[in-house]
Amino acid sequence: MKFTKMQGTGNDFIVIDCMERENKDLKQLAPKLCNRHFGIGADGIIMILPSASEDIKMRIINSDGSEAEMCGNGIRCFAKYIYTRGIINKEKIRVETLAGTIVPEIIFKNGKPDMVKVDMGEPRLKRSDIPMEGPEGEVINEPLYLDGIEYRITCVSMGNPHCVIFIDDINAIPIKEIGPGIENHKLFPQKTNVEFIQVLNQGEIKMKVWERGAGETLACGTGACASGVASYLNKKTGRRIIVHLPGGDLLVEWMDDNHIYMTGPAEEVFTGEIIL
Ligand SMILES: N[C@@H](CCC[C@H](N)C(=O)O)C(=O)O
Repeated sequence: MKFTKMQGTGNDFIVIDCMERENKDLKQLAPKLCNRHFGIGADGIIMILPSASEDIKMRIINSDGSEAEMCGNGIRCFAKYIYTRGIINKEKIRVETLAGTIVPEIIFKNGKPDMVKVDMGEPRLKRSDIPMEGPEGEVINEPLYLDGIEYRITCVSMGNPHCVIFIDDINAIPIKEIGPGIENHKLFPQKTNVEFIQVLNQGEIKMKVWERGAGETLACGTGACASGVASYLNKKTGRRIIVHLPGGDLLVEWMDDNHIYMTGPAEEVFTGEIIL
């Protein structure tokens, strides 16, 4: 099977062109292909598929084989791949995902495709949209208990679930200990991604992420968008912020049309062929 390895802010993906033929076994194969010692190594698999309703369709499979509704870093890689390969000859592409239609746009630098800006759609805040157990309403700065410790959480769906926690020092957080407990907490029937945020000022935050189905990664695009929403709703920042992640920076803007726009890099790393 031919593949291309790509990364966006260090969140890395195996991109597979399924325009001609869909490989039905990719969910089952994901743990092996994504394994960093025995496989290609990646946080997930991005599948490129034809769409009946939009320009093209993307599916994202986490490294554990579970399928997610959306992937922010992944859709930038997806857009760059299909534009540079001439699969779709448009700079603004309408992409069908399980989270609805998402619209990435290629940004040019010196005449060459460079960053990708993505219209990520509207954030969803209703408890049932996250989804989360409990009475209807928004979850902004509410308590969550894990191993007798209280965490204050703000929850946002960017098509996929996010639980944002503000902390004073991002380097002091034992993410591998707390992350799995919150990801699998009974409040989240479909599990959740978990973002830890240190606010630097009105326009900048630092973020570390524990991803549902992938563990700690260097960045999460939907997580950065959810964290931008959570930071504004908790009156910690404005609506336009730079999110500093271990793998690089993303620009997140919550505009007047209530849509979130995310801008960041997407790079091809190598291509190859793997015998299945
Ligand atoms: N890294 C991604 C999100 C991938 C899916 C996530 N792990 C989930 O299960 O929801 C991003 O950049 O958004």
